[in-house]
Amino acid sequence: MRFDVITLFPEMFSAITDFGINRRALEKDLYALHCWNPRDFTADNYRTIDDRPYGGGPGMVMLPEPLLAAIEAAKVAQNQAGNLAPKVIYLSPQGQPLDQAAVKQLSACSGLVLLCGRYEGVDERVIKHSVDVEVSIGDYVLSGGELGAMVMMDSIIRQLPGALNHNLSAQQDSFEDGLLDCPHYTRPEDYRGMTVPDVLLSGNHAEIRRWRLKQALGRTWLRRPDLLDQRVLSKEEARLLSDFKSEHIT
Ligand SMILES: c1cc(-c2cnc[nH]2)ccn1
Repeated sequence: MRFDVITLFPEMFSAITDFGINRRALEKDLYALHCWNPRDFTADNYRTIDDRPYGGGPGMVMLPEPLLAAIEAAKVAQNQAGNLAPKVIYLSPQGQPLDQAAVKQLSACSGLVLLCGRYEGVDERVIKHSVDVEVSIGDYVLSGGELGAMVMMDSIIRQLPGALNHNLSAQQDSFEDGLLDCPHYTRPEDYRGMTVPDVLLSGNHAEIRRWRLKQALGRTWLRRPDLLDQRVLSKEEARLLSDFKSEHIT
């Protein structure tokens, strides 16, 4: 996976390249990241990248030319890396909500160009001319698209083969099977009088699997029933959820 990111603040991306799973994946060449600063694509001495909005109003809008030139440079680099049709994604509150299904689809791409806006956003002609899809990470306004891009990149990198020590853990992540995650425990067995569920100490892997699935189903029912609306339950899952509901004391 090659990420080409258009951003005024490339330094921000050390937040994912310098730590943990994403750092190890970068070192293992599971992905590459190249940042392109629109200021490097300006022609004036002040390296101007924004201007006042037509029609008036607060704030500034990012100029089309530096952005389109940066996107073109990124697409050429993608082409040279063998990705002939990289998807261009604009991170914006107007985008379609990012969910695990979209993350899995995007992780199958060989190259992505991520456009990060600042200020009031980018000139609409940039979107019309060069953006394939707008994506939102939530219904709130950020200071720019960079954090949205990093959230998207982090979730995609976890999907890349070899990124996680134990591939199974990616499948067991929350949302991987459309459910919230089950509770997790580690040592000590008794912490301030709070103990670990016996089943997790039993060594009975079949029972442990059933307990974890039941807890994931029950949590999803309690906290995010909307996710269950979209999910067909197996006979086992339906029975486990029914048991959870009958045992749940409101
Ligand atoms: C993605 C991007 C944004 C955003 C970009 N610029 C200001 N907010 C908000 C939510 N998801």
